[in-house]
Amino acid sequence: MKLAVVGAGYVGLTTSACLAELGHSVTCVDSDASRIAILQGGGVPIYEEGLHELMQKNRAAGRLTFSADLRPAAGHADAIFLAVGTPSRPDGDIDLSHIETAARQLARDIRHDAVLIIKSTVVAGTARNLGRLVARERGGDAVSVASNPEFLREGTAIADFMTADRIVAGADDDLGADRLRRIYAPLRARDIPYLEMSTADAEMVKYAANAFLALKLGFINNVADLCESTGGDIRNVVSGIGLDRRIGPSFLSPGPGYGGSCFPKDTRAFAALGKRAGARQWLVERLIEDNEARKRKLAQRIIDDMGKGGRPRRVAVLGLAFKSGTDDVRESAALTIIPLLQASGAIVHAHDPRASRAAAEFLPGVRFSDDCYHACGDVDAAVVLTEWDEYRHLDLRRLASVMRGRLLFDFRNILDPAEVSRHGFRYRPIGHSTGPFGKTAEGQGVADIYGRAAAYPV
Ligand SMILES: NC(=O)c1ccc[n+]([C@@H]2O[C@H](COP(=O)([O-])OP(=O)(O)OC[C@H]3O[C@@H](n4cnc5c(N)ncnc54)[C@H](O)[C@@H]3O)[C@@H](O)[C@H]2O)c1
Ligand SMILES: O=c1ccn([C@@H]2O[C@H](COP(=O)(O)OP(=O)(O)O[C@H]3O[C@H](CO)[C@@H](O)[C@H](O)[C@H]3O)[C@@H](O)[C@H]2O)c(=O)[nH]1
Repeated sequence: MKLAVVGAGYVGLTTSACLAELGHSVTCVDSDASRIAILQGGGVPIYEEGLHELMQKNRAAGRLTFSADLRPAAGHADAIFLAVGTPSRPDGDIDLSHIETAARQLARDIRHDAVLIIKSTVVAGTARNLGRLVARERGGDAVSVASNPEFLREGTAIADFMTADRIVAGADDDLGADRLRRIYAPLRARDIPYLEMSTADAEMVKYAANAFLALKLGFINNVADLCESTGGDIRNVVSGIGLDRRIGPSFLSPGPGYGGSCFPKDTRAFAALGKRAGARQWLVERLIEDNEARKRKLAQRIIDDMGKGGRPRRVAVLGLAFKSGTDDVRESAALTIIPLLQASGAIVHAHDPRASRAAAEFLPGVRFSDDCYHACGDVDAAVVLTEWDEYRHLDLRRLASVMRGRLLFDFRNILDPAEVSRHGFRYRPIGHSTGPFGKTAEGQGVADIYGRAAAYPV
């Protein structure tokens, strides 16, 4: 089938490469000419494991091309996927302007028997509204608009697409439903669950899934705080609850608060939709506040633990991407925590194996380094913010030899507490007490309550 994909970002590029791999002929279009020039030259403007190879293979096979010209690509296609951004407006509601602009630009060129498929994350009702907008632009000639939300995660995008947990196919007419069935025939043949429903339900599935996952993270972060205050160890608690099949082990790693291009903006849009529709999503509204407050609270913990001295404190932040496996820094914890450290007077050094370039734009005054031990040179404290393998396997002896102080914050719980302590660090993980006694909210030692000491010496 001939397909066009509008938007050459994380989703558009993955979708294009994977649909080509399934045997379709795909043209990926972007209004950013410099992005298209990179792609036409054989490069990839983002970092995503395996994407470059998959794109090269399908380009060589003649199934994947790139263009900055939307209209001809749209005119030839049996289906056009919209994979442009849907950012937050300042009030938190969804900004549909990119989707609407793209739809307007190509409306008159869409073949009457083609289907416009929304891949971007949009609130319920968008496909139907877009159908009306496109029909208006075409002087009343309506085309089928379908919804096919994407569930891929950055870092594992290709595997998430090719071996998805499910494919959600939203259509309000037979043409849309049939076209989606044919596009995904190769994946349906591999027994990937294929769910057909209305466009509005498909749109809601996407938001409900992200909101639920984000709530799971917010919950475990709260429990981690409680473990810290009562002298417990969140890792034991996670093992204990994760084996309950109704809960499941995934999305239970406590951290510095979720970030990325999706959870923050999608929870905001979901909450805004609830307000507009008169069905307030109180849990999600509270989660959004908690998640932001968490980043600020962790920054304060670093500042407090470093204490004040005669000279400015130096701190190395290890990890700028919102998670490992990507160069994406959108709403990453680092972008909140680092400016707060700087505002307290600290000098911040930073390292990330992939994301320094993207982060530099948002972090003036930070001293970036290509080598994590160099970044930790002469610092009072080091803070692990992203769970890169490189940090999991830190050479602690070397780290101790280059740092001035011995404070090590592990906001991803990826280090071995015993090993860290053995090298003389004061270890500050998330959700397990590191002092001889955990601190209660009132500052009372938990040993007073439980009569036992926590496992990790100061
Ligand atoms: N990033 C993810 O992990 C992920 C996963 C699932 C769903 N989503 C959703 O997919 C959508 C896209 O996300 P992304 O991260 O790929 O965005 P992105 O910002 O990486 O890419 C969007 C691209 O669209 C292009 N674009 C914007 N307007 C255009 C127009 N009129 N014509 C042609 N190109 C245009 C931009 O130049 C940009 O390259 C969003 O709705 C997002 O919520 C993202
Ligand atoms: O146990 C966990 C899992 C994730 N996170 C954090 O949660 C955020 C989101 O992580 P993840 O879901 O892995 O990344 P995304 O690539 O943003 O993917 C989410 O958002 C996408 C866009 O909507 C969806 O397609 C995916 O299904 C959904 O997982 C990141 O800050 C992670 O560090 C944790 O702190 N602990």
